[in-house]
Amino acid sequence: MSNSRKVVKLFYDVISPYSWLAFEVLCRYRNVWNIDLKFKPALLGGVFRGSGNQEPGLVQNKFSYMVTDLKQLSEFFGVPVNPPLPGKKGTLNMMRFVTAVAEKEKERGVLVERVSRELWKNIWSTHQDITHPASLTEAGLKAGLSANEVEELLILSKSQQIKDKLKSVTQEALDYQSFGLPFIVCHVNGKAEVFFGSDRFELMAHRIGEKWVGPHPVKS
Ligand SMILES: N[C@@H](CCC(=O)N[C@@H](CS)C(=O)NCC(=O)O)C(=O)O
Repeated sequence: MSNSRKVVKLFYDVISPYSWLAFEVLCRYRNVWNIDLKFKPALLGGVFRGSGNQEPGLVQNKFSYMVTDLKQLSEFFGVPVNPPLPGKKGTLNMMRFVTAVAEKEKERGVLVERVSRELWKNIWSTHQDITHPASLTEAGLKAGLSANEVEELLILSKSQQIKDKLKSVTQEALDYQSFGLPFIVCHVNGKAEVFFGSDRFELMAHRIGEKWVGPHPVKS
């Protein structure tokens, strides 16, 4: 059974609200579609640098559109994204922490899902000071890790192994010619097909031979 499941890789950064939407949708569809969902924590800044792209918020009209767009999408997707955007704050430490969680639990992906969600909530729902180191600890605890586990993961997140891993996952997205996030890679008949954004699920479903029924699927 697991061999026939199509591998779907989600490249994301918790600074990206559109990635949060894609993440929640894929988590909902994971048990509806015949897919093997792989979380790929990456660095949006690295994707922009490596592809020569720029932050979308730099264009004033685009920024204003995104604020309205995200409010509408929040309601439509049932994900509590609460703009405005959080200003210029890097997520390097956060994404290293998420990478450490992902590396520690390897294939399971249970904790990386919970930790990522808590970080998105911190940034995009409750607007916490994400530069404060305590915000990582708090997210880890809320995700169900013990204080010792969080401490261990914070140390691991500063290791060369994790710094290199985050770089290599970001590079993997760039190798697929990513220019932004969320970026989804599906393997269809042995060939990788890529989709940018949380608004490409209809097309993606069509390509992988599954049915898109909107952002709130109910398992029959
Ligand atoms: N239309 C896409 C937009 C996704 C998006 O704007 N992602 C941002 C990061 S939050 C990005 O990487 N933008 C790069 C670009 O638009 O070139 C969606 O609805 O998900």
